[in-house]
Amino acid sequence: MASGTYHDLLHNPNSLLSMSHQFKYEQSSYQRPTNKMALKLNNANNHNLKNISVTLPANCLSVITGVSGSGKSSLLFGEIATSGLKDSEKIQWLKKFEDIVMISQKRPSRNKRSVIATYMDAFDDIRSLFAKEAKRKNLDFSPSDFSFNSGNGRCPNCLGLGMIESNQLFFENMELPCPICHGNRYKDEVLEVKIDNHSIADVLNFSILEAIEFFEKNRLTTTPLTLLTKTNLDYISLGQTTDTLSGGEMQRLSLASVIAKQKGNKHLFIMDEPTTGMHKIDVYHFMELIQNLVDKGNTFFFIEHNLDVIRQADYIVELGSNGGEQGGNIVFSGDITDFIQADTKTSIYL
Ligand SMILES: Nc1ncnc2c1ncn2[C@@H]1O[C@H](COP(=O)(O)OP(=O)(O)OP(=O)(O)O)[C@@H](O)[C@H]1O
Repeated sequence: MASGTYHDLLHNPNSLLSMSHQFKYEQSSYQRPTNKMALKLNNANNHNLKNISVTLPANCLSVITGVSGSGKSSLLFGEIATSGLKDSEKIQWLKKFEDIVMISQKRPSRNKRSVIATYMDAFDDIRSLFAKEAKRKNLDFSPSDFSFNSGNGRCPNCLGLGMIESNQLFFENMELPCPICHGNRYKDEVLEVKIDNHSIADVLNFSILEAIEFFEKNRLTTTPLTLLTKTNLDYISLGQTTDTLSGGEMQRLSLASVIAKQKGNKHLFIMDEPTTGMHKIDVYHFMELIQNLVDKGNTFFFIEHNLDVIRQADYIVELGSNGGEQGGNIVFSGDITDFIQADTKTSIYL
């Protein structure tokens, strides 16, 4: 879109960098009240934590920040998430949450059969739509014939994977497109069933934006796909396998899937650096979604270094002052307005 020096890009209207500067893609905290507490934790001593006490507010976005190795994960995942919302000697839950939704950056298992459409529970609708179309044309196909994971419609050579592994004696195995279905995953007769001139393989190749258009035209529910646009995943395709996503993409996919399935708005979401790898403009849109969920009554605890996110949190806990044994202390804990005035390793950049 643009190339050149930093100065060139700032003055190039095609550059996202210039756009992000021009429109100042920055949100500030809505300054929600932080006096309603979610939990009180005492004597936290997991790993390097120095018997610290922390309170975190409910119905707010709280960010745990601090230098690498300062104890953020040990606190949020090791002490708070593992308590499973149960009171103990250490932790007292002051708000009744429906559940803890924990979303970390762990990579998904190497499951070649999980694709975006199956992960977001959108594939059943697609299969039923194609089965209906087949029936209209008096073809003997059921929804299961349009599955690439089982049934009779999938390619018998690659069993619906669309690729085969070639075993190399002295090298790592290589993945090659299946020579029978050419990567399409299905038997030819299944691919002959078309809707608006698109086979089911074409639909799996749609980007999320194209898929939303197709879904709307065919009156399928677009809610799960719309959530993918809100989590900045609209560029991926419906058929992309989840094992190929980056850690940040996988975390955003999990968030979208969880929101699509959740009922009610009394959830506690715990996320580990959710904006990793996102452009400033993507962060802007992602945070709109998060703020909206907080406004509805949900509570978010993030581990985060991104200043654009910290700036619009309601409550901050900074751990430090360094990593390892020299960390594990609370350097700051309080509202964002006070944090901006504070003199910590993070706040000085705000
Ligand atoms: N299972 C473990 N056993 C022993 N020490 C651990 C273990 N896990 C983490 N630590 C140590 O505890 C300290 C805090 O680690 P933690 O992962 O909580 O830091 P963090 O602030 O989340 O770091 P980062 O930002 O790099 O992810 C580090 O010194 C780390 O090496």
